Amino acid sequence: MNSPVLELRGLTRSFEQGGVRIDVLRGVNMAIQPGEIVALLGPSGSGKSTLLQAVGLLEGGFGGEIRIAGKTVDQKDAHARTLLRRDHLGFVYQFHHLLPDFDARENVVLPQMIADRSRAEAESRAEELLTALGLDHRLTHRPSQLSGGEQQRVAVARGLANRPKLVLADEPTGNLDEATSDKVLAQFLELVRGEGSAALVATHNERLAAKMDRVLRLHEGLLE
Ligand SMILES: Nc1ncnc2c1ncn2[C@@H]1O[C@H](COP(=O)(O)OP(=O)(O)OP(=O)(O)O)[C@@H](O)[C@H]1O
Repeated sequence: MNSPVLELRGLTRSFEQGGVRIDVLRGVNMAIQPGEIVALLGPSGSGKSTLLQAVGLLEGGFGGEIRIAGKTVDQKDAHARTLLRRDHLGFVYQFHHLLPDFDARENVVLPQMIADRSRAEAESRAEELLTALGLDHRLTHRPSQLSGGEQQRVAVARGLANRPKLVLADEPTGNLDEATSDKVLAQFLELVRGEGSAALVATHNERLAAKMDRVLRLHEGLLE
């Protein structure tokens, strides 16, 4: 049997602010299986972004255990964290964070070049993903020349470019109007399913969460 793409055991995260300690995550357990799309639902301040940041391995500072693709994350080994992130994780944020001076295709090519793909391979993959998202006529547009929904679809393509086992998405359609958000989320889910990736998608929107395979509810740093 395949191991889960993500396992959390007793995940905690606290911050110090003005001498006061805030326990944001208070012992979260979860397992996500390959190909499973899971909503992380919770009100503002419940700790969704904090959880995704911990799982995204950009920083240490958590308690408990994170296992990605069967490997336990060693907080003290920044290089090992970088490799786990590069080899297994993809990211889609609420605000697209596309590079403004590069066109849509280049924004999807760059993370693949960082992962040592050839330019030809990276360009073909970028075009495949952007076409699947209905952006084949926007390949050479820069972010400022794209609508909000188009920018977010480029961000989705970028997040999937390296065929991650697990996509971490933090309110991926949070800055779009309702109709555009529904459309982009439907395309995102279809593409992730087609690629066979798993996803953990933070949202405060019940209606969007209901479109995923499973809903986990975060309340004051604990799963209900
Ligand atoms: N670096 C930090 N230092 C201090 N407190 C922090 C830090 N990051 C997050 N917090 C606190 O942790 C709590 C949870 O924040 P988090 O952003 O994870 O919530 P969220 O569920 O993602 O909310 P939203 O839906 O509004 O993005 C908040 O009270 C926030 O102020």
